[in-house]
Amino acid sequence: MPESTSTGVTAIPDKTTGVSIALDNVVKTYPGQVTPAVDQFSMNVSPGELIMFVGPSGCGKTTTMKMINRIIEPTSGSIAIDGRDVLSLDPNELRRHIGYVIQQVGLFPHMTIAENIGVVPKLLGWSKKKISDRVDELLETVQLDAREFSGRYPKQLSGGQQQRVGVARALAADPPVMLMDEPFGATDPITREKLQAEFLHLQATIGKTIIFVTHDFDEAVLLGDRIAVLSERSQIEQFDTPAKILAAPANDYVSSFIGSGAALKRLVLIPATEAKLGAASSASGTPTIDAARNLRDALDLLIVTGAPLVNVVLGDGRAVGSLTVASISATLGVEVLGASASSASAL
Ligand SMILES: Nc1ncnc2c1ncn2[C@@H]1O[C@H](COP(=O)(O)OP(=O)(O)OP(=O)(O)O)[C@@H](O)[C@H]1O
Repeated sequence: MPESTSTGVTAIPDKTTGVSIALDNVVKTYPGQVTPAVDQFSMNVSPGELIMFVGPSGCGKTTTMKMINRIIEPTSGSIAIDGRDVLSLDPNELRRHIGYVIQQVGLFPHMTIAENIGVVPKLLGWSKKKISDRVDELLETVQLDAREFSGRYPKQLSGGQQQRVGVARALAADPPVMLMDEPFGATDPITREKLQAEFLHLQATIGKTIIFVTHDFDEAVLLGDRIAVLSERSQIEQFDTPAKILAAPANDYVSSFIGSGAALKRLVLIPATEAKLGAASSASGTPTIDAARNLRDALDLLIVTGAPLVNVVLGDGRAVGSLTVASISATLGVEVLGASASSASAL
């Protein structure tokens, strides 16, 4: 049954996989300001796409994103989700159909983890049993043991665990759209990489339409189907796939945002098995990398271990071949032999 707004108008459809989002000439001028924070922003997002907004602090990323769930009201322009004008919907009803994850997590400190995840389902009138089943399912989805974590309070969790709960809470009512504002920004680099990998895996199965704001271009390359590189007033400097932006930045602004090593950054987009693999080594102590990982992971491993090659292995541990710096260079079409450990960590 589709949920209805207080005006009886169907809100966002009762779909669980992604729907389209269309922003048309959206403007936001904050009260008392002359210059708009977002100026004539237009973008069409296809169902199931993961769109990254990247740009410097203050360029208007968050303002643009928050207009989609009307935490911020646009000054002018139109926004449609699945063809429905969001400005004509009841804002509270709208927000129950859009998952929202923020850097500060925003878990309610006096509620248990289960209660935090169940907030929106409860508002939607789900039964206790349905909510509790859903909480267990979501905790498993974000790799937290339900028996261990359901009854805990947010302060009894690490930062990374809290972020996972934040993602679970946003997914609770299975919304077709998710808005994510620097969701992994406050975590240390190792936790962040883990959360990113888990999130990519999750999105492959749930197929939500996601707008994801980040400062970090490398995060955008790793996660995004398309990246919007934004400048002042949320102007779109380039909107394309990570591979195309890295291969052909539209202008100097985009180039400077990519920073050095555009070719090397492309490594994260290439699965380990896409390179020409050599014979697997049977030498003991040969480092291994899972076939699902990418060429950047393989290069990092080669540099960190100093080994001449890494074996690429399947889930059952069977080696399907090996990678060397030379084979990675050949796949990329760029010599990465000179890459030092420090330049690799800056990839
Ligand atoms: N409530 C507000 N009142 C007035 N100006 C605001 C308000 N919120 C944001 N701004 C201004 O609007 C511009 C865009 O801010 P916004 O938060 O959207 O940028 P951002 O790209 O998300 O930045 P960051 O990456 O630092 O979060 C900035 O110049 C900011 O100072």
